[in-house]
Order: sequence, then structure tokens, then C-alpha cells
Amino acid sequence: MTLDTTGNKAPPAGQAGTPMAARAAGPDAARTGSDGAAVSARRLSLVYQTADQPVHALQDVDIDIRPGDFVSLIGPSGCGKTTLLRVIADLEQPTGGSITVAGRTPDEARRDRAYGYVFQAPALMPWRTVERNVMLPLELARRPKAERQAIVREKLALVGLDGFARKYPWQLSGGMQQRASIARALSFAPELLLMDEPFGALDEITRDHLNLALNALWRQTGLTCVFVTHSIAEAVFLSTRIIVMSPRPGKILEEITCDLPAERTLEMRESAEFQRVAALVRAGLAKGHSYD
Ligand SMILES: Nc1ncnc2c1ncn2[C@@H]1O[C@H](COP(=O)(O)OP(=O)(O)OP(=O)(O)O)[C@@H](O)[C@H]1O
Repeated sequence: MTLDTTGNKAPPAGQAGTPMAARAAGPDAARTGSDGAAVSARRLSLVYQTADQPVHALQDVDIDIRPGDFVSLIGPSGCGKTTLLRVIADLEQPTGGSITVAGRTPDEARRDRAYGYVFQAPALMPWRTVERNVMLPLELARRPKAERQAIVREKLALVGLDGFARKYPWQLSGGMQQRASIARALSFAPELLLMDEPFGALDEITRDHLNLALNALWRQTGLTCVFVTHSIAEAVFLSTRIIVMSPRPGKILEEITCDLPAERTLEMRESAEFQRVAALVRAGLAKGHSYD
């Protein structure tokens, strides 16, 4: 199965390639909390202490993300999108409220390698080939060589990079580099994929391709995705739910459901339903601007 634009290829042996419903019911099912949530937060707050004054990056955030959801976080700069992602990933400690990641603390989820994290910049090591970049977390975890090689082959195929394993990052386009960083984030077969504006630096055509490819990957694997973006079109295209945030303090302003069919096509962007959801997101963002 590749991270292609059709989502219709057969999965290689051992890859979780069943449709989401089947995966959720099977032995491979994503682990969830007792309430069934992939991520659950109550009155989550985070105040950064700075030399000037405290920064309320998150205030009283309630969130419930179900397994298999594709949730986008959208909002103006400084509304706490990255902070929320980093709290889920145990990279920041909340100063108030509670959060669980598949029923665990973020610290436990990190130790269990329950999530993969994709940054805006691919952050690949230029002196390592693509396969050795994807392999790095497995090397650090001292996984046996044969196992590492099999996983890397599988993940590179999943993101449509088979044939590029021996290339160096600088020999790849920006979109391909980001595919490699997604493959690396998937190396421990996480149940949750956290992505912080992964396609923000790409040109529009490449971004369209990556959006189609990510939609196919999500449908094929049943991963739960939390995706930060500034683009209304990208949020609507990818998501089952869009969370609109506003700054000072960072808060959730609106949650908008996107009921488009799971398989998204570029043509769908012209549809009345797509436009309707985009208008709701735009209106939500406009409300947030009244904070300025
Ligand atoms: N380490 C830090 N120390 C102090 N303040 C911080 C720190 N990290 C973020 N902030 C502040 O917290 C607020 C939320 O930042 P955050 O990066 O989460 O927002 P964001 O919505 O992701 O913004 P952007 O869209 O620009 O990436 C901002 O006011 C930011 O300046």
C-alpha cells in the first residue's frame, strides 16, 4: 500500500491496511481510553512564564478526539495550536486541567511510542540516506537489523517512496522530504499521528498531492490524526472535525464537523458541502479576530 493519490492499492503483508471500521474492531485496534477517546482533555491550561508577563497559551481547553478522527486545529498565529499538539506529545507540561492520550498520561503515551510527530520542516539528517533517516528511531531503540529493514521498506512503500531509499534528502523535492518524515513518524506503528503544519512550506500543487496522499494514508491505516494548519481549504479537505482556536488566551472557539465522504477528491472542493463547511470555519475565524 502506498501513500498514493488513489488509496486503492493492496497493503503489503503485515501492514495495517484494513478499512478503519475493520481495524478498530480487530486485534490491531487503536488503544483508547476507558471513555473510548484517543485524546481527551478537560480544562487544559498552559501558562508560559516569560520575563515580561505570563502568556496564557491555552486556557480551559476541552477536547475529545475519537479513534480514527482526523482533527485539524486552525486559528491565527499564537492561538496555541502548536502548544496543544506539544502537550499531547508530552513536550510541554500543562499548568492546569487534565489530559489523557488513549487512556494514558502523555508521558506514558510517549514511552509507549503511541504517537508519531511530524514537524513543519522535514528535519532529515543530510548525511543519512532516506532509509537511514527513517530507520534512525528504530536504531536508537536497538531494534534488530532485519526488523528495522523490513519496517523501513514497509513505511517507505506506505508513503510512496519505494525506489528512493538510497537517495539523500537533498536529492528529493520538498514534498518527498516531507513524505520521508511521515514515514519516519510511522516507524513504530503509532496509533496517533500529530502533524504541525507539515505542508505549510510547500507550493500549492505539491500540497494538493500531499493532501490527497495523506487522505489515502488515513483511510487505509485508520490512524487518528491531529493536524495543525493555517489553511481553511486544507483543513476542510482533510478533516472529519475542525477545531477553530482564538488567541490571548488560547481557546477553542468552535468545533465544526465535516461530513464529506472519507475519500476526498480535489473536485470536491467545488461542492456545496465543502463550501458550506469552509464558510463555517471562516466565520469562526472571524469571531476570533474580535479578540484583537
Ligand atoms: N516556549 C515559550 N515560551 C513563552 N511563550 C511561548 C512559548 N511557546 C509559545 N509561546 C507563546 O504562546 C502562545 C501560543 O503559541 P503557539 O506556538 O502554541 O501558537 P500557534 O497557534 O501554534 O502559533 P503559530 O500559528 O504562529 O505557529 C504565543 O503567544 C507564543 O508566543
